[in-house]
Amino acid sequence: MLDRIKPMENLNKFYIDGAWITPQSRQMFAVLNPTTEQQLGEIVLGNSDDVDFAVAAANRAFETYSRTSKEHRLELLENLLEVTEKHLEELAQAMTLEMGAPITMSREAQADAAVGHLVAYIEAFKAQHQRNVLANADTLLYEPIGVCGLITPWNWPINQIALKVIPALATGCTCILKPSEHTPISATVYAQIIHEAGYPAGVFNLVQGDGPSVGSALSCHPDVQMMSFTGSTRAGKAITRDAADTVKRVTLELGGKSPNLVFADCDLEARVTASVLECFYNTGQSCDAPTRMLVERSCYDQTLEIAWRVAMDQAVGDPCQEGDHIGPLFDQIQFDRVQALIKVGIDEGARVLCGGAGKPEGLETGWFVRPTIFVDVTDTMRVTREEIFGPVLVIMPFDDEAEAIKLANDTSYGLAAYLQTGDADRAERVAAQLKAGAVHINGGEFNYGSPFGGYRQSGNGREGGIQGLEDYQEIKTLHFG
Ligand SMILES: NC(=O)c1ccc[n+]([C@@H]2O[C@H](COP(=O)([O-])OP(=O)(O)OC[C@H]3O[C@@H](n4cnc5c(N)ncnc54)[C@H](O)[C@@H]3O)[C@@H](O)[C@H]2O)c1
Repeated sequence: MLDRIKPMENLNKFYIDGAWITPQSRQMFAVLNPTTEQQLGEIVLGNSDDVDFAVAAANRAFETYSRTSKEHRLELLENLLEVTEKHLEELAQAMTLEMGAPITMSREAQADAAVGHLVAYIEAFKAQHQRNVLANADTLLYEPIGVCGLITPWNWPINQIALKVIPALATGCTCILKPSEHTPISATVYAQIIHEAGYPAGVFNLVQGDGPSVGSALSCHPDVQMMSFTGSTRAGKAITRDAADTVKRVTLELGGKSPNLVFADCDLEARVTASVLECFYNTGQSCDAPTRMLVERSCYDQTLEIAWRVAMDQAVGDPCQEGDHIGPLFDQIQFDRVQALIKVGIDEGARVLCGGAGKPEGLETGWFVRPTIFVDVTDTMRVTREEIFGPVLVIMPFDDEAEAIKLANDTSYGLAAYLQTGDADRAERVAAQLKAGAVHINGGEFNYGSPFGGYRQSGNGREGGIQGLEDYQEIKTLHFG
């Protein structure tokens, strides 16, 4: 009989130096269920004393853990894989409760990421040479950078935790994780998984808290060598400023407003259907969602018909029920933000094809929103330029390939781009000109093990693959006499 993890028992504690401890701070924060709006529990928002305590533990552990062999760390990662697989259901249930991911997608995508990224990172770590001899006979050593501060958001909680914690542990770094204060339950489950996998005390530490307290204390800390952050561009800039005085490495995965170029020569019915569903997936709370659809004018009207049908069929409902419906937004803050931007779109003169402000009928409790499509938008409207982070799609026409590329790149972001065309030469030609860290062609999906990250204000650094490991490493050059 499997021992289930009971995260609520440790929700108001921090995992530091291998044990669940009572925090120094006494500031409490209510964790809410976005479906019922009821309180699930409380966490303590840590303070700088809690951060100092965790950093000291990570610093002590680094002395020995950083010198362990690659084989030893691979063995620990294999243990982690075995334990993670045992506890996937607890991870999935935690995310359904705390951020409203429908249970089917919570199992198949949100929790699955803990295993998918781990398997891919084990392969990347096996393939990486920690010692390389150059043609000039100098030797490069890849060494762990040190104590890492890891700050994650609420929208793909375990995906982001796995993308940061696993490369830190693989490369011999020690770390302090500060998950989003809105999704502390899945992070507590994950900490218990790491404990069960047998990691030495102090290698992984969990401090709950908000950005201005724990997040900033980590970013400023002189004994933290690197910050890895996923979240808004606003917070990414704040972390970069906080980290400047200690000149630590900062890697950022930020927001996006990803364009989706639809050419008339694609399989229009299939590609538009999939594109609309992808925009609404996770209730639109994905940084790389295809939120800006640019459509060749000759197939614009037909595209709107297909998009309308798909959006009208998009079910919204209780995330505890199995199925492919979408759930609520994660919090009242996000609900208010999405409602405000829908109103902005209407005021700016964008035409509402379907959806609009307010809640879907019958879902008055919970932060549910109506899947919404704005059409005939212009490039200067706020709904076209700003990340809405809800199930809101904007659609605009273009006349030729050059205009499509110009519109696609007319954004401060550059995380992902999407391309629908039946012409393979065009796909290569256009993809080469898009300023984005990933281009998805005709439904090509992200695969675990590939690097993920953005151009421009969508961030720097790459998570996943050997590139993801290198972010946590220093390169030392040996010059032999
Ligand atoms: N590029 C990616 O891989 C990726 C993935 C997921 C989410 N995101 C982005 O994240 C955003 C949504 O997440 P959010 O609303 O939680 O964003 P957020 O930036 O407010 O919060 C993210 C994390 O940063 C912390 N934080 C906030 N202010 C901070 C500060 N000043 N110093 C240190 N830490 C701070 C929060 O406590 C939380 O843990 C969206 O913009 C989305 O596009 C990007």
